[in-house]
Amino acid sequence: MYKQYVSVQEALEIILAHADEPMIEVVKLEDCLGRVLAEDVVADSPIPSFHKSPLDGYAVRFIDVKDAKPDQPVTLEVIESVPAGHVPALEVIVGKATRIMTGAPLPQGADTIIKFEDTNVQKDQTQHYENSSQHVDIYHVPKSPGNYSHVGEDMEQGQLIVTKGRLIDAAVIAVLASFGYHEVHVYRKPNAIVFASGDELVSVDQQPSYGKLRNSNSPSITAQLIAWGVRAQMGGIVPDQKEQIASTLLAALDSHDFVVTTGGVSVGDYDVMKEVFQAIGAEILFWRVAMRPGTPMVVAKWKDKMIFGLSGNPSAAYISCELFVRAFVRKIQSLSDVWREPVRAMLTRSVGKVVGQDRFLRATASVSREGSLLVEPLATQKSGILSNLIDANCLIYVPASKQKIHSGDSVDVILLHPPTASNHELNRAKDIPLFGFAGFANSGKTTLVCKVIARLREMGYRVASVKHDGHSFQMDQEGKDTWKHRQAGSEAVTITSDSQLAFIDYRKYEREEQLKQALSHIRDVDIILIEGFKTLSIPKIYVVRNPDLLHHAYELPMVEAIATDFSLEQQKLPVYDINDVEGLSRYIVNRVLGES
Ligand SMILES: Nc1nc2c(c(=O)[nH]1)N[C@H]1C(S)=C(S)[C@@H](COP(=O)(O)OP(=O)(O)OC[C@H]3O[C@@H](n4cnc5c(N)ncnc54)[C@H](O)[C@@H]3O)O[C@H]1N2
Ligand code: MOO
Repeated sequence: MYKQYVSVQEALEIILAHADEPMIEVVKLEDCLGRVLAEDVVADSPIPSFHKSPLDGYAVRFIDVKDAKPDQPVTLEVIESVPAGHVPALEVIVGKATRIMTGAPLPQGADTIIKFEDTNVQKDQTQHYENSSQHVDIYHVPKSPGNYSHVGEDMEQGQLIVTKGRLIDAAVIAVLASFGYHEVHVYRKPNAIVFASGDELVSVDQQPSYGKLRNSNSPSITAQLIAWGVRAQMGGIVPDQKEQIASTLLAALDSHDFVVTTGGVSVGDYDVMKEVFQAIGAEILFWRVAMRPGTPMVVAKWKDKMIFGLSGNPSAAYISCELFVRAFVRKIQSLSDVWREPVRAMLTRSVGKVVGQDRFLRATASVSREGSLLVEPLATQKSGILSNLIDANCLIYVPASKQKIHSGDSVDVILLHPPTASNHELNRAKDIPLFGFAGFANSGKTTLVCKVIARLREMGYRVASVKHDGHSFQMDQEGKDTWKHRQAGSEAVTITSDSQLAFIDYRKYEREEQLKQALSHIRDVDIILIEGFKTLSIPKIYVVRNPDLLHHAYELPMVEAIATDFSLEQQKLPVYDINDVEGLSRYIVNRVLGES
């Protein structure tokens, strides 16, 4: 009996265990772009192979020119001119110089190149120096000799330059060309065919009648495979009819390294894919992965060929393909990083989780102006929804154990494409959860923050806080030593003792940079409470005691709850009494520390 409901990790391990070593073939250099290198490239000669000039100028002896200055030039006699590709005939001896072009070999005796801009030729320029006595004035010299390209400066003889398993791009091609690889050993491209199953499907060029739809999976899966280096072809639509699928598959398996199908892998009356795989003698490696989307996936092996039966739901098929088929495809091409390592990103919107399975949420990752990675889950996560794949450049991985992920959380993200630039402004320097209290003057937010700090302390949490002051506060005292440092011109004064440390930075920062700077000094606490900074994107409680200001709760970014002392009609946001320190503290703990 085959395995059912394997974990994501197990599914990956099983698939990779069946990914065989690739074969090697030889292709011409001009055909190797995008292929995978099957041999190590070791420098069989140094590059450059001769000392060469990196400038258009004069090759000289440093000792002759070292004292040259703009008002005291040194004059040398020019003995010859060497273009690139030509060999110098004469040695540079005392008082002589060779006119030299970029890329030309350094003449004997010379150890320094003076660029044209630092020289002045005294006579008419001529190509023939043997009988003329042309001179050059040198006005400026480098600090030391040796400003030419040395033998092996770029690549030393015997050095390993590119390792096998590397995807060949233009840079690798430059190296291959430099060492004379007019033919290159590469791993053979795997070939594959993609079928779609379902009586409801019509091909792309047809008009679907009621109840039917166009087959979008085959083109998209084929495109994914091609992008990963597979010679993939679309095998068309097969009806939900066992014998027909079986014969189609057998013919396809014969001439392809692996086969991908979509649809027919769930528990419906016409979900026949698994049975067909068994009927043609394939071994089912597993059926169903404990993840969403993409639960109903069946992976089988027929002789030495793999069959991936992906879900019919377009985004489930796309995501399973991105994760599992891609890993397989990379392994059989000997590429590394078969599984994209997740990176951490800050979630900008909370999401609840409806299933007790690992989830991969379609999302948009972006880099904030300060360089933090942010991630925004897309509005709908239904596996039948195709359109939001357009905006999904990443998947948020939410392990089965998490019930909800909250905005401000640090989450695992699998990047499918590079993140976009973001207009989000906050950069959290550390992974400590932040929670804010925002309000206008006299809202009572300081009193509330202090009570919450005290309560969180009682609950055993280590708390740090950051306060934004709308005015210019005074930390320094006139006449004290830190004040004297400041007066002397120090831009940031730090004072420490065995019991405390204070850092006073006198530079002006934009609002979000102020918070970033403040956060960069905090570590080893469980939570950081932020008072003020109401316009920044951090999860926050809006504190309000003036009904006229209530509307800001819905205008400021990331307000999650309201704390007030007046009674309110039904609100979209949860409302707490401003004195309900226990309730508010529990909310914060629950919310950002994931505990209750
Ligand atoms: N009783 C249950 N029903 C379902 C379960 C379950 O656990 N119990 N799982 C659901 C989940 S989750 C998924 S995902 C789907 C997967 O079903 P199949 O993989 O068998 O796929 P189909 O039923 O063939 O199709 C699903 C859906 O996708 C459309 N589709 C199919 N192929 C294509 C294509 N080539 N291009 C575009 N769209 C396609 C198809 O019309 C369906 O709407 O099962 C749930 N059911
Ligand atoms: O496993 Mo299915 O792909 O979520 O709908």
